[in-house]
Amino acid sequence: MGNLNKEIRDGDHPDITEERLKSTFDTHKMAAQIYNSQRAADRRNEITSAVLKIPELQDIKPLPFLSREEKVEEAARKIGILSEHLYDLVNVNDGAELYHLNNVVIGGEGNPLALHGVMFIPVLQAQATDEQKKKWLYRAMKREIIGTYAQTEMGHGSNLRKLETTATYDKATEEFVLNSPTTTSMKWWPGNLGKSTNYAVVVATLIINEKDYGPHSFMVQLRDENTHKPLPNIEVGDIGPKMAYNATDNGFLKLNHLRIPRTNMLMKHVKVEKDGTYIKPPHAKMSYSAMVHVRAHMNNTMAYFLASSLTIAVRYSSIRRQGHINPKEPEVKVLEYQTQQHRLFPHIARAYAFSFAGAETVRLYEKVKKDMESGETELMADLHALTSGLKSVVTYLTMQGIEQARQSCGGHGYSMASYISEIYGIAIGGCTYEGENMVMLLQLARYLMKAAKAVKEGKKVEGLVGYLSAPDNRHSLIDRTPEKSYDTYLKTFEHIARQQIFRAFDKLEKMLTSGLPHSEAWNKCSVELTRASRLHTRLFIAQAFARRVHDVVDFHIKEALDDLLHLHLNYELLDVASYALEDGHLCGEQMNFIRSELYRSLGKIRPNAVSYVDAWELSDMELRSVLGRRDGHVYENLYKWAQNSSLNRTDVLPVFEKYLKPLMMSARKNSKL
Ligand SMILES: CCCCCCCC/C=C\CCCCCCCCCCCCC/C=C/C(=O)SCCNC(=O)CCNC(=O)[C@H](O)C(C)(C)COP(=O)(O)OP(=O)(O)OC[C@H]1O[C@@H](n2cnc3c(N)ncnc32)[C@H](O)[C@@H]1OP(=O)(O)O
Ligand SMILES: Cc1cc2nc3c(=O)[nH]c(=O)nc-3n(C[C@H](O)[C@H](O)[C@H](O)COP(=O)(O)OP(=O)(O)OC[C@H]3O[C@@H](n4cnc5c(N)ncnc54)[C@H](O)[C@@H]3O)c2cc1C
Repeated sequence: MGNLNKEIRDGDHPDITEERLKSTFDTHKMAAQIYNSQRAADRRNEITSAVLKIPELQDIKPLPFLSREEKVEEAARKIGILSEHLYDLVNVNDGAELYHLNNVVIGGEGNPLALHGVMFIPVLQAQATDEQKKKWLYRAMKREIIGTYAQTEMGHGSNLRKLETTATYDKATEEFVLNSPTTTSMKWWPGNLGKSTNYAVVVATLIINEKDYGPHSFMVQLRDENTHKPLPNIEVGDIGPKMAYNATDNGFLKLNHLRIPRTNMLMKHVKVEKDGTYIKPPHAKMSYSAMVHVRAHMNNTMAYFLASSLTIAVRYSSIRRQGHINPKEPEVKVLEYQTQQHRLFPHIARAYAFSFAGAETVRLYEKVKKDMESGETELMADLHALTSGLKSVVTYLTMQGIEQARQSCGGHGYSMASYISEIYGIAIGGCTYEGENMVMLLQLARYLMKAAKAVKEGKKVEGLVGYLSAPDNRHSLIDRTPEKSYDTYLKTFEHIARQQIFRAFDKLEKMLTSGLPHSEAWNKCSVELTRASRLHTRLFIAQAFARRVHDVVDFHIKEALDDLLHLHLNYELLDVASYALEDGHLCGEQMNFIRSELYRSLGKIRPNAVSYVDAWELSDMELRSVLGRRDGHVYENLYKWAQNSSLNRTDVLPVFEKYLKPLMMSARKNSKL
């Protein structure tokens, strides 16, 4: 039958092998749950193996030792080589395969084609007419041109209605004049805009006959296709180093009365006729499709970042021995400490939960995308509400989990050898990009308030907010139901979300009734509103996790996922329990029950801890972490890793003669005086 944990190899550190031998489930079958099919899990491993056979695709040295220029060059070099091998390595129509290839070969720090793949192509697919697709999309797909999505400006990112870049229609010449009138109107942040791309979809405020029609998308050629020099009336460059993600050239762009043909406006859903007549799209926010595309996929990206950090932390915790639990026995693996388990295991459960919630979100996204092609827009509001809440909650919880993973590695976690700080830096960008988290929570809150209003008016609401109309128990029955029946847990989460949604609603109504203008009342309720959005979203995540466990057929996988779900529900409930204690839905005794279930869960997860993270099947090449090595041989490799430091090229640095020696000499002289 072979080992259930597929990572076991001869010569591995015995402490990590000991962990893997305890696995109660087949890690490759678990990978099929994480990546949504056995075929997808197989393909990931096949792609990794194929990449390992191509020497030019390996990192020239560990990425933390490269300068920013070297990182940019290295990513571009690899993209060039990948281009030659692409069709042998992946199915280019499969986004998951491309994403995996990117993670293995290049990693999360970015590459010249990142925004090209993540936003430029999707925006053309969704918003370009057939004619425009012929002109740009097919060239983009063949990588004859490289593009990005340039929306955010120095002065405005969140409030799209106030973008200062204008696209003014000139009927006489049938052109749009694109202009950045102020410093703050410069595009600022778009990925790969600085140096890599030669085209961009620029989002600008459309003006026809002096009337403002709001943000619209325009295709702009930025650079000459041969020389790559910026075209006339265009200033473009890199915005400088960031917290992380420094292989990417996030850029600025200033357009000086640049003229583009009328047909460069993306016109699948919205039109400007030759005479300047404006034809509205079927839904006002159809032009926001590229943002929704990324938000819908962010759960999986965040799950991946979180799982990467946890793989590093859990593997390391299984070989790191320090301190004693029983003084008569040898030092223990730090994974034995309950505090270490409590620090890491709930985040493992979250990574799984985000991945399952992500799969459901992508399914809904695909449906809405298909509907939109035929002008059907009914589900757009649901998708926008769901993705707004999830991107905010998932990025925030991912940030917490990665930082816990870092701290759980002690001092070595702080070294770039762990690579966790880079993963953290990349992941936390997600709290900001694609809509600042608070802003997006408030978007979801609008949807929730509408639903609450409908319920108050006696109407029945359905779908994602259906629970607002469903019967509610005054008291939770959480400690009075059979084991592995999670309905009472989910009912308690529903109760908490419902209470908070109506609390925010009542507060808002009261203020409105007192005569406060809507926007002021909204602002004064916004903390309560964001709380409602978070609780609603956390309920959705818990439900998605429970739905997945319910659907699993394989007994051992179901058992293992059930253990994680149990931990998840108890941990998350404790985290938000104050809401249920306030109105007596939960009592002190039930809190003790939840706590003891949580501690019991930690013990149950412990033997499988390494297998839960191994099941993500993240290769050493993609983890880029000395601490997270599959074989567990950390210490000798930490020493080897440090040899890459350029400071170690000589025994004595020039700074010694220049500064340190004079400093010490003069100190010595003075002390003799
Ligand atoms: C050689 C080949 C090699 C191949 C291999 C390599 C290939 C590489 C490929 C892939 C690699 C992948 C690597 C991935 C690595 C991942 C790591 C890093 C990735 C980094 C990527 C970062 C990219 C970031 C991009 C951006 O940030 S783009 C800019 C995003 N900006 C925003 O999100 C702005 C936020 N603001 C808004 O969205 C809006 O302003 C708003 C807040 C929604 C308000 O909009 P406004 O128009 O003002 O709305 P209102 O008029 O107030 O109306 C509100 C109303 O509208 C409804 N609404 C709003 N939006 C929508 C919507 N989208 N859909 C439906 N409805 C919407 C809203 O509900 C309200 O409705 P009601 O009035 O009914 O309540
Ligand atoms: C790594 C990275 C990559 C990016 N890539 C791209 C890209 O490729 N293309 C692109 O166009 N852009 C990109 N961006 C820009 C990004 O989309 C914006 O920075 C983001 O949408 C936030 O907007 P802002 O910077 O204007 O924040 P601000 O809105 O200025 O946020 C500042 C504070 O104000 C608060 N705030 C703002 N409005 C409200 C409100 N209505 N109610 C309550 N609070 C509010 C926020 O919550 C926040 O606390 C990227 C950003 C990053 C960090």
